[in-house]
Amino acid sequence: MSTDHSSTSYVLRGVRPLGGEPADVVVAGGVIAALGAPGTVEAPAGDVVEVDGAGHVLLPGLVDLHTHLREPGREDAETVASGTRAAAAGGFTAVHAMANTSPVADTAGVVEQVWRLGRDAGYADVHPVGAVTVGLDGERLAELGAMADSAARVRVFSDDGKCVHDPILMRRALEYVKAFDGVVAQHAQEPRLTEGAQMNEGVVSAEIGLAGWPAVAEEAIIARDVLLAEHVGSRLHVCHLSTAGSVEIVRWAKSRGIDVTAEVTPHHLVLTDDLARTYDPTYKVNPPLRTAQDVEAVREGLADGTIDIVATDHAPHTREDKDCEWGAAAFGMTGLETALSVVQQTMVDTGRLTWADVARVLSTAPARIGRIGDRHGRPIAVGEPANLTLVDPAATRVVDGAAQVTASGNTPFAGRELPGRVVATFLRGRATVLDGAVVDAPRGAAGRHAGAGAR
Ligand SMILES: NC(=O)N[C@@H](CC(=O)O)C(=O)O
Ligand SMILES: [Zn+2]
Ligand SMILES: [Zn+2]
Repeated sequence: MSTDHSSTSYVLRGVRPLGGEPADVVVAGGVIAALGAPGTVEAPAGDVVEVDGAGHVLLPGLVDLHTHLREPGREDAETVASGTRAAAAGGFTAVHAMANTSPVADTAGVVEQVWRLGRDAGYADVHPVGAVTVGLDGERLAELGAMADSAARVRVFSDDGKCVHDPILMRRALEYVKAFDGVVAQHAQEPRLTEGAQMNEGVVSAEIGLAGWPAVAEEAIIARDVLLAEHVGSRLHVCHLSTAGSVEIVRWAKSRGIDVTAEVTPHHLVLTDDLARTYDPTYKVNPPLRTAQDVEAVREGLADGTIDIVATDHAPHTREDKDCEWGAAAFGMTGLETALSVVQQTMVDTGRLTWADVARVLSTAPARIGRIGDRHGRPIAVGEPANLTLVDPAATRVVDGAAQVTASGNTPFAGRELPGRVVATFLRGRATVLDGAVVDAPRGAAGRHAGAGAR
């Protein structure tokens, strides 16, 4: 195969767009150049790679609204390059990079830096999230307008890792972002109710003696914020919703016409607080793993559309920050490389979502919420940018933390068998993953290409 990937074309044979009828799809010149019944599509001239995709599902490239890339500041845990390589391996073509870096992404300068690093790495489009408050301190609004107007064109603002607790600041942020069609993504955690909290408050925390994080600490903030969003007529996004009560509140808010969207993480779709009994800090995460009833409620909420999207909350941490006693360990788990498999296992293989629904919750809807729907989460149709993910749903694998692409090993799925395998990922026609392996970008070339498309 040629090393000049930008001029390579691909013919995907017998793939099933959105899980539908088999088709041949030609990827050339950065776009979907042709699409038709198997055997009816001409291979383009020049350097062509044929991909046997029989039985494989073709999805629009996945879009993550909630990724921690750790750069700048914690490059020992992840960099923009290593995190976007992991994203590509997981089938993602765009990620929103959370603002809790060091320095915090609270200025036009920092968000532009992160955006450029993503463009130069060339594995996935990086859309920086801007901090709501300076330094995530919850005291003064950051320069939201300057970040929106920067080259990074920020539309999602979040103090994720911390809750925007002060209601007047939350109100002002919601009002401010209306000017550029932005959204405030809230990490819903009432701080006073969660002081010292280590895990979900419930039967298990009482039994094993770890300080509890009650469901109401999440639900009280979501209830307040949907009412604030209604009051000021703005758009609210709820990060990593995790309790049955939160699903009920969002369902109620939507029934009232409030402009709220919500995400659930893959881990909250399957793991429960029982895992804390292992005292293995891999399972320590914020918000904490909840109960089996909560897991059922978030699956139901995702199935009925109350929860709009799945977002990974990929939170890489170094060994030093995770391989210690539970109380001292950092909150967070990785997720980019397992998200699609967990959604397949919990939602598709159980009959609760179709592959077309998966395209919605992992691509179209997050692209719309992040206001990148002109480039990502597009229909699979001729002329559309070739941001695509090809998945083999019949494959299974046992997750090996050490074999993951992310620079950090804190996956909660290590040793578990998961269905589905990302066979190929295309970013504007360049294969970032082929035959299940990451294809490294020719440095610079991919960057220029990505930059042109990303503006
Ligand atoms: N989810 C986590 O447990 N940790 C996140 C912060 C966050 O998403 O709140 C992190 O930055 O490590
Ligand atoms: Zn958070
Ligand atoms: Zn997060």
